[in-house]
Amino acid sequence: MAVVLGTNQYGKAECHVVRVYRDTARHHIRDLTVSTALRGDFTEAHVDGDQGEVLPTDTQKNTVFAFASERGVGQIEDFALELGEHFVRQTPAATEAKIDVSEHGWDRIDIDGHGHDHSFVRSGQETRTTVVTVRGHGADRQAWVISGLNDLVLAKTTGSEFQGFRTDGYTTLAETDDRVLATSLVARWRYLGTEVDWGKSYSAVRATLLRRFAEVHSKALQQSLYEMGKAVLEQHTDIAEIRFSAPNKHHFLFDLEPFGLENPGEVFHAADRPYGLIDVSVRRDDVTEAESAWHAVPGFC
Ligand SMILES: O=c1[nH]c(=O)c2[nH]c(=O)[nH]c2[nH]1
Repeated sequence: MAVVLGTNQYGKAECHVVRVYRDTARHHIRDLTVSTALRGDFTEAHVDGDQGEVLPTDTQKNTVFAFASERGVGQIEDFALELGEHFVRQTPAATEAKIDVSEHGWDRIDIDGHGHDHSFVRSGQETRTTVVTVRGHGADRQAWVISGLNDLVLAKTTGSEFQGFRTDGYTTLAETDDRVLATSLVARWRYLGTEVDWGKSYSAVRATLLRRFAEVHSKALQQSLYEMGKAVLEQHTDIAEIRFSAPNKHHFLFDLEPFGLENPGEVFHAADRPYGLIDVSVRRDDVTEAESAWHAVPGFC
């Protein structure tokens, strides 16, 4: 039997960078969690222990903070593309760099209708994300950008059913034509190129997702997600595919009968766990797949 090294990558996970812009009295704040990873031929580092080709994860971390200072943050996709290309250039053994960025939003604290100059409040748990894979550098650079969002918490209080499902001896679930549908959505979409107005596209995709979630009369979370993805692909020709991971945040009608009370769909127990977990991907049938861009993407491994 021979033992061989399998797939590997290495980098610094979750560098939490806060960049404050304080050129004027009206400050701006950007709050990112950045993970870096290099892939390539690092056989000697593993098999012989020779670290001669390894750009330390500590250096990768320092680079993230230095770039935030020197270049600023801008759109997270551009920040990740620049970092990725830099790492591939600096590290001959690396064929690819993968940069994963999550952005945490901050709003200005409102004082009598005006946003305060330098005081902020975190804008909820939702984050904007990107995972960028860069292969080669300079004229040979290729890049894949998968942008998205995490923890977009959605609910609709009617317009959702779940019935006609398969049953067996263990089925207890009652059919329903009117239920609460709620999720904490993870969505990631892959762009066909890198010449994109990232911020504008992000806002438009997010708006489409919200609109379709609201408008579709849901027969199941699976169907809602498919319709949401379909609408994104129909409206955004520069997006090749979109993937969702969506917990079904169950809302069970609470039994108020013991107290002589009726419960016409008003009081629910929002169960924490277990939860259904629905993963759906929707893609154009005329684009090449890019599985390596999805490799080790959280939620879609
Ligand atoms: O939208 C749903 N999809 C399911 O697959 C499922 N399974 C279940 O028990 N409830 C639900 N709801």
